[in-house]
Amino acid sequence: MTDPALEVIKKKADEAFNKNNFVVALSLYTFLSNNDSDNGVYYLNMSLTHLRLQRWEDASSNATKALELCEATVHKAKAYFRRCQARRELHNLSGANEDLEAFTSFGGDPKIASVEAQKLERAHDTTNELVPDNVADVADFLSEKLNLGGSSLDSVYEIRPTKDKGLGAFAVKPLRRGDFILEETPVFCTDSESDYIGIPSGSLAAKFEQLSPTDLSRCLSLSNVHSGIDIFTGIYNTNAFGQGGLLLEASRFNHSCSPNARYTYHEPSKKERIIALTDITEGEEICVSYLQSRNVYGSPRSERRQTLSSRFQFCCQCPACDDTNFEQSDRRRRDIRMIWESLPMTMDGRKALMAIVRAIVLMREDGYFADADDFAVDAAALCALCSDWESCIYWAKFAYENRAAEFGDDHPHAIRARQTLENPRSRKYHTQAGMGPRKSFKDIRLPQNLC
Ligand SMILES: C[S@@+](CC[C@H](N)C(=O)[O-])C[C@H]1O[C@@H](n2cnc3c(N)ncnc32)[C@H](O)[C@@H]1O
Repeated sequence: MTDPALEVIKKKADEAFNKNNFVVALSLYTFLSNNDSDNGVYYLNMSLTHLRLQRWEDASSNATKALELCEATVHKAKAYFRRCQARRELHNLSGANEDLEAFTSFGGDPKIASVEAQKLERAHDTTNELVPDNVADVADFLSEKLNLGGSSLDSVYEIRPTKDKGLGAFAVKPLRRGDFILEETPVFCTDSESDYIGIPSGSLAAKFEQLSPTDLSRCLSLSNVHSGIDIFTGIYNTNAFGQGGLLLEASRFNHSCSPNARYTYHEPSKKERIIALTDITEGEEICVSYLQSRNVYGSPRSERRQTLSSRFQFCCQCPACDDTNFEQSDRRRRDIRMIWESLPMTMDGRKALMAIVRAIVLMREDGYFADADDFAVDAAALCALCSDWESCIYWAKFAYENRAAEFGDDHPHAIRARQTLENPRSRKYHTQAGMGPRKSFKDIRLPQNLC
């Protein structure tokens, strides 16, 4: 069965062509021919588009391919005519004349044939000067013209091929924890987080249909690891970012279970952000985690691999998944999960705080530099419960500083943490503030190097 996405793409390709946006039209026709290679009409369309772009060699070879695939007389006539024009420009005049004859014999309009015959006559009379052809490979040509996977001049990263993960993002200068790597407006958002995967293909097709031909062609250049489902769903499921929807640049960042960056959606600006979690050296690959926090710091390799392979079809080889490290990493992550799950407010405060310290130390030992703020928020609440305001402020400060670094100072998570820090006694922020027995936890602190 033909993928219904192809129909939408064909409409957008024709729209781009009719608006003289030939580079985008070519990109879309090329995508169509790669995904429906027996359909000669796409080659006819590509041949005409190459003519408009003065790419004579490609115009000629696409017309030849159309002649192989098309059966209808009218398509054959068009293919001969396009190849005739290309051959004329390439100074293959005998070939051009043969094509013109074939055009007529397949029912081509005699008036058009006569105008072309005059052009061929003139071409005989002119010098042998060759009209230069742009011989760049179509993929290179399109990628240069469409700036696919590129980044702006002042960007702190570049997109380029990795050894074994397709394209990836690499730092072009040293970065510090908290540095912004990118902010990007999605090409479209889906309505809620639950649409992340399994969105009905009809409503997804409607989102793609609303895109401009240029945005559509950029979306189609994204990775698609899902065969057997329609193209739009495949692209969406390979690349979509939760609330952030579909993004063109952020989608090029690969995954690590010990990421050196994180992505987060900033609702007020409606932009997806990628922010450095660690210092990053120039040339280092920048990776984010595709898994939700709890599933990355709280799951062993086998669970993470299962999720990653079903959704993204790869087997992670990051430092936490590496064969030599993973058992130790799994022990740490299981412990962290146990601590997280054993953290209700009713638990003995002292024990809970010591467990939180241990969880944060384990996370850092395991090369996981996100989400310590969630533990610190619980720690602050525990201290507030027991009216230890000094300790409460200590943990609230840690939570705020980490949220500001990981999400940006203006992110609602960071703003909330700052308000808590400024008003630790308010029940608006710590609902059980002062309601427990008075205790002191001043002796329970993180090691100096983690603060
Ligand atoms: C959102 S895309 C990332 C960019 C992609 N590499 C590209 O060329 O456009 C997700 C796909 O990248 C590849 N990928 C991401 N992280 C990877 C990793 N750690 N190891 C192997 N492949 C990975 C997988 O094919 C995955 O389905």
